[in-house]
Amino acid sequence: MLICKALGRPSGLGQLSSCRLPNVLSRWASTTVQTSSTVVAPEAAKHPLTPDDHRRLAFQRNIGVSAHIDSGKTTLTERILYYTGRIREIHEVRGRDNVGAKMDSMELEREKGITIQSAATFCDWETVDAISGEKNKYAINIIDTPGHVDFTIEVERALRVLDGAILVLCAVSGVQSQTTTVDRQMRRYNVPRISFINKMDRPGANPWRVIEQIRSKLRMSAAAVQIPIGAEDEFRGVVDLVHWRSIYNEGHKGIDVVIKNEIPAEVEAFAKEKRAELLYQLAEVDEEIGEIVLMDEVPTNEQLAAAIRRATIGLKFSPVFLGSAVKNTAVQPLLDGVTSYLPTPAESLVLAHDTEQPVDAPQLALTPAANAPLVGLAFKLEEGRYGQLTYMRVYQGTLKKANLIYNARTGKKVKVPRLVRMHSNDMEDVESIGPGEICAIFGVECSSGDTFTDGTTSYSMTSMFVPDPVISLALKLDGKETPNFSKALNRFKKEDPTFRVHLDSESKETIISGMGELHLEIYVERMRREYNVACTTGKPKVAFKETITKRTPFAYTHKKQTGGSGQFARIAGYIEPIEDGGEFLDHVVGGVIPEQYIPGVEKGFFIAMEKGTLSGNPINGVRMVLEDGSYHAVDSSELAFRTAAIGAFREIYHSAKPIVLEPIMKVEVVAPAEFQSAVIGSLNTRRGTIADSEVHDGELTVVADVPLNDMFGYSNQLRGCTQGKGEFSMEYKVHAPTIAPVQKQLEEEYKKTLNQKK
Ligand SMILES: Nc1nc2c(ncn2[C@@H]2O[C@H](COP(=O)(O)OP(=O)(O)OP(=O)(O)O)[C@@H](O)[C@H]2O)c(=O)[nH]1
Repeated sequence: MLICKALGRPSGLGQLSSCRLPNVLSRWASTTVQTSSTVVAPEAAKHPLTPDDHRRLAFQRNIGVSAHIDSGKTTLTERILYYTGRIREIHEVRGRDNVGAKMDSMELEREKGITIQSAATFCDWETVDAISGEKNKYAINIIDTPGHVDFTIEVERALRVLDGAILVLCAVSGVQSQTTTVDRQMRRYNVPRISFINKMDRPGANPWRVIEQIRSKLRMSAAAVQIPIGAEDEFRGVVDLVHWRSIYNEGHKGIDVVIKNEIPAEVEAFAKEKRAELLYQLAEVDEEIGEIVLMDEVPTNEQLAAAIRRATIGLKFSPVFLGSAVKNTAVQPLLDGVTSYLPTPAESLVLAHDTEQPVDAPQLALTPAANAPLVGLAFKLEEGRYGQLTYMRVYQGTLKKANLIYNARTGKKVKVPRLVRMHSNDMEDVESIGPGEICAIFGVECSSGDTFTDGTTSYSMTSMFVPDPVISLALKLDGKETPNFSKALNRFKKEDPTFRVHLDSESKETIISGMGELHLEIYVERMRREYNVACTTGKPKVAFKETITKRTPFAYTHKKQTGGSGQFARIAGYIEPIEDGGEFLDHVVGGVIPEQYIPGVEKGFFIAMEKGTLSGNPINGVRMVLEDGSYHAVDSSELAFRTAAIGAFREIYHSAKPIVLEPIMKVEVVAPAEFQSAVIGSLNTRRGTIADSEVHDGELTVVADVPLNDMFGYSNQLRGCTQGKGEFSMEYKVHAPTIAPVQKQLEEEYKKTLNQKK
């Protein structure tokens, strides 16, 4: 039995009994599971999965490759493409051949040797079943995601639409700060993962320490399903602990996989020890294996493989694979691991909301039947050589070329002019795409996160988690005003929800904000290269926010008499702090303010929220409740009520005890242990709160919460105090109240800019 990635009570969706299926399928006969707060989409009963659906889905995998920066994701994916026959030659990241990795298709990515955009690619992988000897061909969609925290939305996007993932770790560095972030994201979307400890060829490679870290730092039960044969330079293959055999790579770039049934004598005892450890770990999370171990029996290889699969898909366990991507060793067994242990699209619980039902109605579990009504999610937009490209995951039904599809958000219908399978920046035209698959369509106007249907249902998929921007930059055009400027900014905004643009009403400057300096720097550079727009940027500024701390009533009259018709609006109510965002509630009774003017009050409230009068930063976490007011038969208008709301808000804002919030970053520093006091000292001088400090094998890891405002220039300071041996990474944690002196300084600076304008 298979367990769905969203755990809960089993439902009767697995309709396998009526069809004959290949061995591999019947062994994994699936039971899809729903939670108590979901119901199955009504079409599931009308369109049960057919034997064809089962066959197709069983051999389909949608996986992501995620990790801390520089762990070797792109290098690994390049090997996967080579071994699956998608590319004829391997090109290295920052390779001497200057071609760059296939998946890093953007010029900037190749130059910098980092992945910026996640790329989707499709490949086939043929396996020989270790138990039955049966050959099976799997279709795998892979998304290579960036490791840099500034591009975190790309990781979010990918995980949203994937069924499983490979978490890549470095055999020397182990669990790093970004690994923890990726782990959190995988948990948020219930994505089961297998772990791949890469760089086994590096001096100091220690997979056992890394596995310990997965258990202790990520709090995930994990055990190796392989042990290495040879270490570091001598690393030449792995022992497969599940099927008890050894696996080596031979031929050009390790293309030939040589499987031997005997285990090298020098590692046999160790292999037995590690197989016992695997069993022990599984017994903790899997009942069937638990019972076998309790009875002092030995499970069959088949039972062991099935238990690993169950526990992995049940999010209780991560099987650990070992290898070296750069040395072309043990990548193919990892691919076998993807097909063996990661879920099929039928095993993922995918939820949608019926927009015709109340917001709090139970979510619907979609069914991956090819003949059910279409539901697909546009998860990524890209401006390609041939126009706008929209990446879509089809969850239910079939997407066909030339068919009409409906955007659930806008209600607009569009024709699908061209449908392709993506292979990084190359593509293959196809006529139709079934449920569980990922494709791209051309020429469809939409925003990232939009749901598409065939118009017969009113389903909408839930949206992604979008973090707040932490840094902003003022942009000034170098040359003359050009339409390309706004064109570029609009496109970037549509592509990337973490990239924001606004015009500062006082300075008249265009301000861009995002997740970090590199994030914004990339967009400025793309603007120059792709749109021929050169800009000068101001100094990066921390994205502060303001909020209020006290419930405060308002009563405000806006009255103006200028020649002809005047303006009149009176409103009363209160504002109060809330956790996040802005909220407007209309509690007016008896029509004291006619209905048509209420939207004006709401608009005015949100305009006022754009800029606080304390420090000039956006306001967050306020609810406005409108309770009373009055109007004038001739002089009232929506505009008058909008102006009244702005006036009311600004008048009482200071009485509501506003404060400034600043982004706090989770900073992780890694350095040789001898620099412990210097590193902790450096974080203390930057108002850091140390959350964790650990020394392991002579290496110090310190985790601290530090205001972003105090992080400028930290890399130089760290270099200086660790003789260049310290490294750090940071990610956004939360916006929190800043200290009084910083708030005072911001207030004064803002007053100065206002005075200069007078
Ligand atoms: N020794 C060793 N080096 C490796 C291995 N795999 C990758 N590398 C090197 O590690 C560096 C980073 O590799 P990438 O594949 O760019 O890593 P990435 O995780 O995709 O990096 P980002 O996309 O920037 O997050 C490159 O210099 C690779 O050559 C490996 O198995 N062994």
